Amino acid sequence: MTPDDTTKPEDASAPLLELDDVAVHFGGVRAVDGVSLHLREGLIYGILGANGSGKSTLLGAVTRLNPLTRGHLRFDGRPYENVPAHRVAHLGVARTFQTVRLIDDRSVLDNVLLGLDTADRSKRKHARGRADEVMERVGITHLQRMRPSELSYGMQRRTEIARAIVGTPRLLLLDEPTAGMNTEERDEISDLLRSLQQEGYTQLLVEHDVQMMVTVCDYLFAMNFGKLIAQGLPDDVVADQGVRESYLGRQAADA
Ligand SMILES: Nc1ncnc2c1ncn2[C@@H]1O[C@H](COP(=O)(O)OP(=O)(O)OP(=O)(O)O)[C@@H](O)[C@H]1O
Repeated sequence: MTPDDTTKPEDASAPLLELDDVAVHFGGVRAVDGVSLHLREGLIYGILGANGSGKSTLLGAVTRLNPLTRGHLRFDGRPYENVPAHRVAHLGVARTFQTVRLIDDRSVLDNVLLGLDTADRSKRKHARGRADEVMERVGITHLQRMRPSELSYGMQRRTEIARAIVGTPRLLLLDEPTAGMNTEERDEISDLLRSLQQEGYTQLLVEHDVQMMVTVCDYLFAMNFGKLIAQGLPDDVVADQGVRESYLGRQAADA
């Protein structure tokens, strides 16, 4: 499939997220350069691409951390390219980062509660109960009094996911959620993401583990030099000639 024949979702429901000709340039670096895509509610989407192809910058554009050079963003049909980054959580968008970003002089529980700092008062009122719920959900309840540095890397990543979902976002952006994990931990995170999908979380993942992306995602995008070069069903995207040449071939060559 090419971007042209799949930019519209197949059904008539409005996309949860729409990017229209989004570009983020850093001086002369065209990190993201004219990306248009639609995400439908309830699916898991993935972005594949070589190092430096613009994947994290695109997530930064969606969360408004990276100012747009041009283009438009819509969430649930409403434009939000002028909404400041600190208000994006209120729209229902949450994110984890490529490197673990937990506060080490606070407990795991406190780190999870930080995910509700910018939430509406109604959500904050039930903060402790909700934090208990999500810690149970991601399997870190028994670690809640510990400091992040006392946790394994896999458990730190789970803590980040708990912090991201504690505010019940509608869209969860995950930047390399299994980076640095062993196979067992990767499989566990894959299972966790799929079970979060059953609970209604729409997800957009950036990940270098192609096998995991094919297994977990319903739909893949591939980027190269800031542009979308393919999108479609995971098996089709990894079989795409351009994707193989720009990314998968390079991965094999680097192996
Ligand atoms: N704040 C910044 N200032 C200048 N250039 C940047 C900035 N952030 C990213 N870039 C550049 O933009 C390009 C895209 O980077 P980005 O991190 O989005 O790629 P990526 O696909 O996420 O890579 P990786 O897989 O290594 O994480 C790279 O050339 C990078 O050096």
